[in-house]
This record gives sequence, structure tokens and C-alpha cells, in this order.
Amino acid sequence: MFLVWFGSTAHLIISDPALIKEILVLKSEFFEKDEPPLLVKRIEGNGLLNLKGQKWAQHRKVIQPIFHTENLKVMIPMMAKSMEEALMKWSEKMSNIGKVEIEVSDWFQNLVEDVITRATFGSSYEAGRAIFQLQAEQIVHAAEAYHKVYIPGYRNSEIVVESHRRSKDEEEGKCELSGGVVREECPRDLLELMIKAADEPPQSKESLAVTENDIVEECKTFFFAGKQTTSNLLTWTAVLLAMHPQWQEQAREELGMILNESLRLYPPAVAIIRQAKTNVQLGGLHIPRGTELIIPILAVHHDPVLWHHDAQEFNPARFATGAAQAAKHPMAFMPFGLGSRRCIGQNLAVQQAKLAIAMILQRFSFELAPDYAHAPSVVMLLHPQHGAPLVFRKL
Ligand code: HEM
Repeated sequence: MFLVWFGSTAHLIISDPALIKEILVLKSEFFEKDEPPLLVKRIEGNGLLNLKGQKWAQHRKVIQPIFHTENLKVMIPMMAKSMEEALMKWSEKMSNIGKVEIEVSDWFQNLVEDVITRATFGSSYEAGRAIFQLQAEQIVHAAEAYHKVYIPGYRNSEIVVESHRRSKDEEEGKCELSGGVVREECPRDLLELMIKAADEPPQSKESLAVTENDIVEECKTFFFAGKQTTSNLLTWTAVLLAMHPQWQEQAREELGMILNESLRLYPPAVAIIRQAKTNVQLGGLHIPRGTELIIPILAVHHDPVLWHHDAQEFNPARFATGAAQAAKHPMAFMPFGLGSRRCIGQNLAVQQAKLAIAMILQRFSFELAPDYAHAPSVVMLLHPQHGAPLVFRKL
């Protein structure tokens, strides 16, 4: 446990998994996220990521089932189509010399953006794309200028929800769920699933309704929370496989442990922050109300006490018997957080990463480009400072 000062605020850094479990799981009701500034909410969406208290609990209850693997499976053909189209372009480029150099970090960002847009908006893809493009521009503007940004046209997102609702209503009858199984011909997307879930009558008088505006905010949150994180996972996994080509062969058989090892070494979200809502005991220490706590995911994932002498090495085999057994403490691996606020998009991110890497491995072998410079750097998330140029060859 360390105490660090950021400006005038003291932060406790907690890297012991037993204490992390107390904060995020066992005593989570005593800790909460900080209130984000209005500008942050506007950019990230005032959805799950930024909500607190009863409103967060209500949204989480409505949205969690949507990310169930059965719902996400239906999106695989659409994801594969995005990927297929993008990879065709590589094949065309390499027809003369048999190889092609791609800067994968930009490339994966575009791919993930396309897939998240399709997964969220489905048949309203074009309208959704326009909204997400505005959001992407807003993120860039906000990083450049530290003042309030308002982009005209942004409110159009509510119109998209309304027209999506209408077009889905028109299809009703064709799209019944049978025994909980979604029929293939039904265009299913996160927006449609959210509209359906929000339309369910509230279970109790205390339940707050999830409004159209709330749904818009959640869509913005998915885009913000899902785009860079998932594309960073894909980038680091591709870089690691380029550095260790012997694992490319094995990855064609079993990708799960390779993705886990990539998430351990290069967790896209490097830390989790909480604030004590009240005075609380933690591992024999008295933590006063208002104390800021940092859980340094990146440092925990590299701790040799937890991960043995080869903690810095790429060794997917450590996950051979599952994530809970990979380290000395079952809570030492937490790329998606832990407890009730753990990442809601985990299944979507892993499904997308498995599909994308598997489709690349089916067609190509790859290595680092001669000008690749290894420089992991944190700008909110963990990303390659000088990009990730890789050379791909047809199998
Ligand atoms: C590799 C990809 C991803 C990583 C590493 C990641 C990581 C995380 C982490 C560490 C948290 C917990 C934050 C905390 O406890 O303070 C989180 C929360 C969240 N993530 Fe992800 N995420 C990923 C992909 C996604 C995707 C694809 C989506 C949505 C489509 C998403 C949506 C969210 C949301 C909405 C939350 C807030 C959940 C809540 O507070 O109830 N994430 N993510």
C-alpha cells in the first residue's frame, strides 16, 4: 500500500489482491466512483460508466442480460462480414510481392469502430455511424482543447432511437424469441435489445424507468468504453504474436489463454479508481471518508510475487488451467475489473477479439516490421506510442 499525492489530493495505491477484493467485491457498498465533470459525461455518455447509486443499479439490471453470450453470438456473422471485407483489402494489396505492411493499431481502431457501430445500431447502421463519428470527433477535440464542446447534430441520436423503435415495431411478429433462443433472421442489435428491456414494466414502484435519453447515453458509453479498449487488446495481441511466432501456430488451436496473457501484460485499462463513501476499515487500516484509492491493474499484473519469476515474460501457458489458477491469488487477474461494476462489455470484447485474431491467423503469418519500436505508453489507456507496424504474409 502506498500513499501518493496528485496535486493537493492524496491517493492510496492498493496492490494487494486481498484488499482489492475487499474494495471491489466484499465491501463495494462503501466505495464509489468519483463524480465525473459535465464535459466528461458529455463525451463518454452519462451511462453505466459514469452513473452512481440507484440509477446505476437500475441501468445495470436492465443492460447486463443484453450482453449475455447467447445474444452476442447472433452478432458473429455481422462481425465476420466487417472483418472479411477489411481483410480482402490486405490480400489485394499483397498480390504482387506476397507481403504487406499494416499499421495495426489504427487499422484495429477502424475495425472495432465499425463492429461496435453495427453491434449497437444494426439496421440503423448509417445513422448510428454518423452519431459515433461526431462522438469520435468530440473525443479528439476535447483532448485538444480543455473547454466545453458542443457539437450541433448530436441530439439527432434520440431521433435514431425513435426511428429504430418504430422499424422494430413494424417487424414485430416476425421476430419472436423461441424458448429464449433468438432466430437467425431477426436483426438483433444492442439498441433493439435495450429498447425491449427498457419497455418491460418496472418490477417495483421504486424502480426508475430507463428513458429514451438514457438509452442514447448508454449507446455513447458503449462506443467510448468499447472502442479503444478492444482495439488496444487486438493490437497488443497481434504484437505479442508477431514477437513470438511459435505461438501463432498454437493460437490457431487455442486463443483464450493467449488473449488472457495479452490482457495481463498489456491491460488496456491500467487502473481503477474509487473513493471511500464513508469511514471504513480495510486490512486493519482506518480509511477516512473521501480517501481516493487507486487499484493499479498494470502493476498487479506484473508483480513477480503473484506471477512468479517470469512475470515479465509472455507465457500464455500460465493460463492453461484457467484464470483463477494462473497466479498465486485468484483475484490477481482483473483486466475487466471485479465485482458488481466489472466491465459489462467483456463478452463482446473477447468475442470480437477471438474472431478478429482467428480470421487473421487463418489467412496470414506475421512479424514485426523493421521500424517497429516497442513503447507501451499510457494516455488514459495503454497503447503503443509509435504505433504497431507489422508485416503480413499469405499462408
Ligand atoms: C478489452 C476490452 C475492454 C477492457 C479491457 C475493459 C475494461 C473495463 C474495466 C477495467 C472496467 C471497470 C471500471 C471500474 O471498475 O471502475 C470496465 C467497465 C465498463 N466497461 Fe469495459 N472494457 C473493455 C471493453 C468494453 C466494451 C466492448 C464495452 C461496451 C460495449 C464496455 C463497456 C463498459 C461499461 C459500460 C463499463 C461500466 C460498467 C459499470 O460501471 O457498471 N467495455 N471496463
